[in-house]
Amino acid sequence: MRLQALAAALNLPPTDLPDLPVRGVTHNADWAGPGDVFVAIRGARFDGHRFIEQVRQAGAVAVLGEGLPDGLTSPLPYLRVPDARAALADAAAALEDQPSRELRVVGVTGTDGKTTTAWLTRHLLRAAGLKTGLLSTVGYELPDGELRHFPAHFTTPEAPQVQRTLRELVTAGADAAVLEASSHALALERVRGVDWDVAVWTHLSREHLDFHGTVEGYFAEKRKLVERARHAVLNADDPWTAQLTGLAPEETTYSAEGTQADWTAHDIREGAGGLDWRVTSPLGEFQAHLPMIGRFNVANALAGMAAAAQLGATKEDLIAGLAYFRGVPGRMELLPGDGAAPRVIVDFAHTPPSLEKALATLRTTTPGRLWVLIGSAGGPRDPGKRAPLGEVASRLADHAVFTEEDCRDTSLADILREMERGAQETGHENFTTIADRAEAIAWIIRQAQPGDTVLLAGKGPEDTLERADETLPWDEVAVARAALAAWAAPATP
Ligand SMILES: CC(=O)N[C@H]1[C@@H](OP(=O)(O)OP(=O)(O)OC[C@H]2O[C@@H](n3ccc(=O)[nH]c3=O)[C@H](O)[C@@H]2O)O[C@H](CO)[C@@H](O)[C@@H]1O[C@H](C)C(=O)N[C@@H](C)C(=O)N[C@H](CCC(=O)O)C(=O)O
Ligand SMILES: Nc1ncnc2c1ncn2[C@@H]1O[C@H](COP(=O)(O)OP(=O)(O)OP(=O)(O)O)[C@@H](O)[C@H]1O
Repeated sequence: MRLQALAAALNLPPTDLPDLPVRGVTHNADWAGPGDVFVAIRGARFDGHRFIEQVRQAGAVAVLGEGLPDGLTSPLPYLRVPDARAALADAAAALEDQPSRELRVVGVTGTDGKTTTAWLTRHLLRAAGLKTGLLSTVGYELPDGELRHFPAHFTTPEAPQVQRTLRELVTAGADAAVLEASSHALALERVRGVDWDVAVWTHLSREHLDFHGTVEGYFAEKRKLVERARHAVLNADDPWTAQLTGLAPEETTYSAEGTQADWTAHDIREGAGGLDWRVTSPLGEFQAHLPMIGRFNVANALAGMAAAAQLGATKEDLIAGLAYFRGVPGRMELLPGDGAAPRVIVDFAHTPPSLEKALATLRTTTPGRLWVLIGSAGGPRDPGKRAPLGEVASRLADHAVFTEEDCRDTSLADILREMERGAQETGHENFTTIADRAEAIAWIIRQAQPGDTVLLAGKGPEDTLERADETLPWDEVAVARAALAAWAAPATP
């Protein structure tokens, strides 16, 4: 694309700008390269205009911004726009030639449940034969199923990355894409220019008020997704839904709590192997089995089913798809098993409240003993949580194993001592300390018996284990699977 065409795509009046070829667009001066247009954003911390000289040296060809600060001149052609973040998104969509128009796009928003619902929806769409990509907190996935990561950790990255990923999906032959849309993304225009087919609403509760100011402000940002979609999938159990009804041209509702809705759940049973319930839906009544833990996942599954059905999934696709859903990597991920061995779960809970929640959830479906393996990271971040982690683990599990978790430059022995102190100070001695994580996993799984649950907490889907002098490649699920395969007649510690 050339600069004049880009200006026209942004509805800017014609100017006498040099008509240079444009390679890409970015808001980050460090990412600017030859042929790029740099969008100078006035952020909460920096004014992007101060990086114009840096991007010129990197080879950028023009700058877009809301106006040069007093006294600053631009050595590059400067295009004035009313809203820099909107211009960033519009330019990114134009440069990638509006990829979302070539895909069926499902957006998922809400305070909790976005990642799970997005993964479930992409899984059900694949079960229905649609080549589907995914953009979520855990990473992004092309239809080949390989999980990739953006350089910075985002639920929804900035518009150029969103649009580039959508173009990659089109190039890879995808039919559909599922995107998590955070409230920050909607407020900061990261998903402007995405053509939404379906908007899925999970639920809203107070969060991120530091950024949005009020819960109404938070809601107003999230509401944009519903306003922009052709079809809304709304949670009838969420009081905020009353204010969303009628915003999209079409809508479907769902309820896991007995509210009247198009998709409803009845006779919900929570067992060690997952959730079972009866579904009533526009596709008819059927029995569903989902190998996931946590009753709230019934609502996420109803939302995912309603969205997938909107894109053509049949009742049979949904029943079969739910039954072999593997969960979200590293989030209460249930390792396959048949009840003849202990149940093993990998979860990224690494704070005292999240560990507490995970153990409480697992306790309700554990007929035998509950085991937990947990470490605490080194470095300056939150050393104060080590003792509380030890306390929570020993209080809520029958037996805890304390082990390494990215100790980095902090003494592992000191970390483990702190965790032990947390347990002992509250009168608990039901723990074992094994410094080497792989050995600790092998040990804890060897001890457990059928009917027991083993929670491997803290690492989740992370792919490295950091020690003082080395960084190991890490795959907690693979280590646990190997230990389960070697599982033999158990012994009690
Ligand atoms: C609160 C928030 O979302 N802030 C975003 C906002 O930051 P900001 O307004 O402070 O921007 P800034 O740092 O002042 O920079 C202004 C401009 O100068 C540029 N700059 C700045 C410094 C520099 O050296 N070079 C440079 O080019 C920046 O790229 C930017 O374009 O704009 C930046 C770039 O446009 C974002 O990177 C930044 O996200 C920060 C890193 C962030 O942590 N965001 C989190 C809270 C977030 O978005 N989370 C949600 C999920 C939330 C949830 O549901 O849990 C998500 O979607 O991931
Ligand atoms: N439908 C739901 N209603 C209430 N709580 C939920 C729901 N789904 C998930 N949760 C809770 O929120 C936690 C995070 O779930 P999930 O990762 O799917 O949410 P998220 O909105 O994507 O959050 P994040 O962006 O932090 O990953 C779960 O472990 C569970 O405790």
